Amino acid sequence: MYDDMLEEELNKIIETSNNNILITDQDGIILYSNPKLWEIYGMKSDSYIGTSVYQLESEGLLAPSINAIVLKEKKAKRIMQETKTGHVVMSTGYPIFNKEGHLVRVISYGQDQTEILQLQDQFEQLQRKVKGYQTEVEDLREKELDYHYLIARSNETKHILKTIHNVSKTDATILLLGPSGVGKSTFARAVHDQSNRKKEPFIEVNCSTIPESLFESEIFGYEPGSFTGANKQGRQGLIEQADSGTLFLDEIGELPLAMQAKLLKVLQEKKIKRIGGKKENHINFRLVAATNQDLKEMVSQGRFRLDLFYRLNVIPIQIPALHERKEDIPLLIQHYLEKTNDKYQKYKKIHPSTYEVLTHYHWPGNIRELENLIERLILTIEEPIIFPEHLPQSITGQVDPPEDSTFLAIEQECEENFDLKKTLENVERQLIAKAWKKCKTTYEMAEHLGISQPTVIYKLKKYKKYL
Ligand SMILES: Nc1ncnc2c1ncn2[C@@H]1O[C@H](COP(=O)(O)OP(=O)(O)OP(=O)(O)O)[C@@H](O)[C@H]1O
Repeated sequence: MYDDMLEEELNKIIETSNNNILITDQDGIILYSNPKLWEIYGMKSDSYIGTSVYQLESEGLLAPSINAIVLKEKKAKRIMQETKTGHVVMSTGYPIFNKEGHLVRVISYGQDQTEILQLQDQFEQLQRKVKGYQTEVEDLREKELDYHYLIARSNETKHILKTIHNVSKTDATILLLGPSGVGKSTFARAVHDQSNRKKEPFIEVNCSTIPESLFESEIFGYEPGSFTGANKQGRQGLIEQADSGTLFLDEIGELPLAMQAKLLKVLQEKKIKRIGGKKENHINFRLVAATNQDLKEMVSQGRFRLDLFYRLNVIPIQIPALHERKEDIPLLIQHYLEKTNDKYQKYKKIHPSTYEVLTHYHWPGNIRELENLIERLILTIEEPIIFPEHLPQSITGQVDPPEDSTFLAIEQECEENFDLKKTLENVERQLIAKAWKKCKTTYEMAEHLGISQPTVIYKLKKYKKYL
């Protein structure tokens, strides 16, 4: 009675199991199979009881039969099968031996893997898509780097960006040369951002701001207790912090001579020893250096080591002063106008004639000076449009009027304005203002401008507030 119940329960479990089950005897004759097997293998019903698995194999219903394999090899086996109905099944077969060691049964069960494989396939497709999107985002970021925050209208700046693009993926040392405020630090960052090290640290060291007494400990780091006043735990130096990334040594001309020798050793050996340390650690960084000094001249004066100069001067990039690449100026003005308006929630505009004056100013402080001036004008000028009259005397007094300034003004005016009357008035106003500055009398002005003296009087009245 108890055995009957147990058999019934076992039968129910096998019948309703989600695994397909097939039991054969020692000759491969089917003794039992469950509904899941019929479904997956495309069999009609349990009419296969008594049929041999070899026959089902020849009919292509079980191809191959795991029970037949186990019968042949007399040990447990696992195989993957694709059924007639398109299911992928992982089948496992176990041999059952009697007391005498004869194989009397083979029990096999299989798990339908179709859904899992489909999910795996979908997952892999998604992964490929995500990878594609990742590459796209990285490409966009790189484009953003090239064309967004770096303004480059002039051929000179475009050429610098191209050089940076070409060399940034290598590990070659770059030496950025040029006066203060031209963008050396900005270009150093661009080198790092476009290099294969972009996800690693970018460590910027301004050699002119670290006192000589602290230089060695800052740059090379120190071990615990190596000198009085040192941090108890010791400290990692800036070179070590740049490991795997980029070390940017700004104002390298300010590096004390003793430090120059030590830096040279690090560059040659690619190893670093902290102050008070015994061990030398391998270090892997890309060096970008910058200076506004004439290093060759410093070498001849004995203030800069020749061997270090050669080590640094692998790819020298000269960045011209802003007045040597005037085409960048209007775009830079526009860039900083938008940036500062956004920052302070202002809506100021700059009149084309102001653009013209600023384009022909000498900019001794280069882009940094331009950036500061725009911010100052936006914050201090109350009128909504900034005219040349609003510029400080230090600027208007240093503008060299170019030959083609009138044409430039007209060109600029036309780019901004399609209103013919207004454009003509603006250009007229600029010409009157110029003649007013240049000539001593209204008669002289009339002659200069090719109009009558009363017309000059009339125009002067009209544009009085701009003169
Ligand atoms: N091509 C450019 N487009 C937009 N802004 C720029 C560009 N080049 C430089 N700048 C901006 O100009 C300012 C000065 O640049 P940066 O500090 O890089 O100059 P620098 O040559 O390193 O100056 P210094 O020699 O004084 O350290 C920064 O605010 C920087 O963002």
